[in-house]
Amino acid sequence: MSESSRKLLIVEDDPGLLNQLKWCFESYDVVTASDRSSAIAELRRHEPLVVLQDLGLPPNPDGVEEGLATLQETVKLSPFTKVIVVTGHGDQQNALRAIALGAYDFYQKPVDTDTLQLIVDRAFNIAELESENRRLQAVATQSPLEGIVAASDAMLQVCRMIEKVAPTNVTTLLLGESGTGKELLSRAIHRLSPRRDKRFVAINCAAIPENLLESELFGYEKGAFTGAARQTPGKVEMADGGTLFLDEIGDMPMSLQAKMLRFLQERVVERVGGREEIPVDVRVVCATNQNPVELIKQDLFREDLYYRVCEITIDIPPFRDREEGRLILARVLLNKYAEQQKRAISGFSDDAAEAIEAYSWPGNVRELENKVKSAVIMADGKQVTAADLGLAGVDAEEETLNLREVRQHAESKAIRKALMKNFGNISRTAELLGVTRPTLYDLLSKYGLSAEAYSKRANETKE
Ligand SMILES: Nc1ncnc2c1ncn2[C@@H]1O[C@H](COP(=O)(O)OP(=O)(O)OP(=O)(O)O)[C@@H](O)[C@H]1O
Repeated sequence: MSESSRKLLIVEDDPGLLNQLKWCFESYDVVTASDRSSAIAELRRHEPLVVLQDLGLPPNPDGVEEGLATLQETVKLSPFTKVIVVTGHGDQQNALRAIALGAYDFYQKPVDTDTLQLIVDRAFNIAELESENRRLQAVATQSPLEGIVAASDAMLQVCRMIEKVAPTNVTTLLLGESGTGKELLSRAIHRLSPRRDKRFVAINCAAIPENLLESELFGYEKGAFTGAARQTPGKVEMADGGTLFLDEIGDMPMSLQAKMLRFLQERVVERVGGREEIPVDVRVVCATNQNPVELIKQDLFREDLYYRVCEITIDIPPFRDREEGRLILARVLLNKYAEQQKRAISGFSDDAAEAIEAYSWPGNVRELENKVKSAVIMADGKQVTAADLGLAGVDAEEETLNLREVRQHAESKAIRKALMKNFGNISRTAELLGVTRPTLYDLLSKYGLSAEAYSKRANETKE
């Protein structure tokens, strides 16, 4: 954040000192107050991230009680604001009282502006970092699609579709590369459905040997085959009332596809070795990382089954196509694993952020998650570097030397970054980019970007 947009409240009753401080912080957006009531009024009005406050305030500027009362009220009203108290020379005791009451730091008179500037700067850096963390935390935890970060337009669309299909019973097919979040989204469908109190049963059709898959899915009767010691219900029955997630449906053996089709049409199962038809009420969600149309062409997937499972198809974009959301997701994961590992890591270094933007992520979000997880353990410093992520020296995607394309790519990337930094605020984004608002609007339409999507990230998705 630039200094000019950093709001600083200075509470000082000595006009001479107040002027000196205003001059010292002239590059900031300074508001001032000279007593408790005006300080609280300014705090409410401007919500500054940092307050610089004298402890000696009227009506008794030689005492500290009014200053401490102002501090307490500030902390209560705005707990995330960093208050730096200014005390009289050698007044260590009251400085410590102020810290105990919630002040972020203290500074003793006479005022040395260079040192004070450093303290104030540091307070802003920390307050901004904390505020960014809170925002990401909110993004990560408050969405109806809990735990799913949808920071790109494409993922927002996916989440909206999930919210729409979840309450229905339609069979849903999730298409996307490995690691794009298909299982995560299928769980969200279940969680947002009226079936949420019943079971979510997942089965990976590619992970179970063909000869076992049928009994795994449909169950078996006692004595149906060697080793079938007792009657056992299958996954489909176990999901009764709830949701059945058929992962990698494209790998379901042809021999089983007919039985699956029958189940989807009739909603009854017959256990292996059994004759009884058992009615089952399940909502089916399927996923595959293969192209079902290609599978049908190659006679590996039944067309009639395909039309049964794709009543609604949701395409999940690969992570490399979610450019504007990469860093947000990376930061959410970083916060999560830093907290899990109890490591005080504040973010990514510039080279790490650049590498995250440049890398093509063939393993999608899973790859990002794994890299961030291990980087949190490996990082020596407070920031995760490209080397910690195993991305040092990683080349960006195929380089183009066409100057027009290079310019456009750089321009759209800068705009997306600026929008992200300013949560879609048009004026601040235009200011950061050094263009006028009308020019920014033109650029947004040129690159098909929507500022709203970035503000939604902060407000609406709250994932
Ligand atoms: N949008 C997201 N927000 C947060 N975490 C995500 C997101 N997408 C994926 N993940 C995480 O990435 C990992 C991989 O996701 P998931 O297992 O759902 O992918 P998948 O598409 O089902 O993969 P596969 O096809 O290999 O089974 C999981 O740990 C998941 O929590």
